[in-house]
Amino acid sequence: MKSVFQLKQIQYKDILQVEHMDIPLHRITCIVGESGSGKTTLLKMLNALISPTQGEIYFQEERIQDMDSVQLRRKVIMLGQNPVVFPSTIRDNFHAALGFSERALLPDQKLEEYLRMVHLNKSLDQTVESLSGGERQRLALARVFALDPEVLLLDEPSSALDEETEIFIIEETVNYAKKFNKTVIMVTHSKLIAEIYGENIIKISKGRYVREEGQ
Ligand SMILES: Nc1ncnc2c1ncn2[C@@H]1O[C@H](COP(=O)(O)OP(=O)(O)OP(=O)(O)O)[C@@H](O)[C@H]1O
Repeated sequence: MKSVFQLKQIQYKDILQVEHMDIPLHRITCIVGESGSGKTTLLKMLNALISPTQGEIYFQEERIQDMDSVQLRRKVIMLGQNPVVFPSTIRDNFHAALGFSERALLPDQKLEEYLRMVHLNKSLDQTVESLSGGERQRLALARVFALDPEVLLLDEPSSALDEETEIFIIEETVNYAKKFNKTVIMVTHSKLIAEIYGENIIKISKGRYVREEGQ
């Protein structure tokens, strides 16, 4: 199976250590492990938000330390635990994200399509202040879809969100990935979620990569 990421002899401070890891292309990978084990740290290294203290990470055979991180982050996009939304309209939120990643702005019709994909039935003129926490999370997901990533990194939504929203976000992400042939790498504390959605499971324990399960 083709890899999208390869990690070799990775060390990040005294927080995370990975001897070797392959993450498959066009598959759903779940990263599981107890709180504080280093899951988010691993995810952040994959789009160069942090750099390993030692070792090498390859993205499709290119060393990410040699790549321009802005270019990398156009292809590998992370939806974090607490995504930032701008205090403006839904439309402005899409446009700001497209602008930051130096992409052409999209017509309203296209933006509305992305809102439908996350079942957010709101007008583009509505301000984000009027959205609930779960709706903001869905807007943030629609915004990631609009950026058309090759790899979507999904960190577990913050515990402030209800479980229903969390499952919804995961399901929509998986549907999107299957429809458009994308790679998804998601962090979850739930073994059950990993078993349901993960085609590949990576287990981190106390800062060490202990297991990978193919399904
Ligand atoms: N920049 C940093 N400097 C020092 N310690 C850090 C830094 N970032 C994370 N840590 C620590 O490294 C460990 C791993 O953190 P990480 O966020 O990767 O865990 P996690 O598995 O994602 O946890 P959770 O499931 O609770 O979100 C934790 O003990 C955390 O406190």
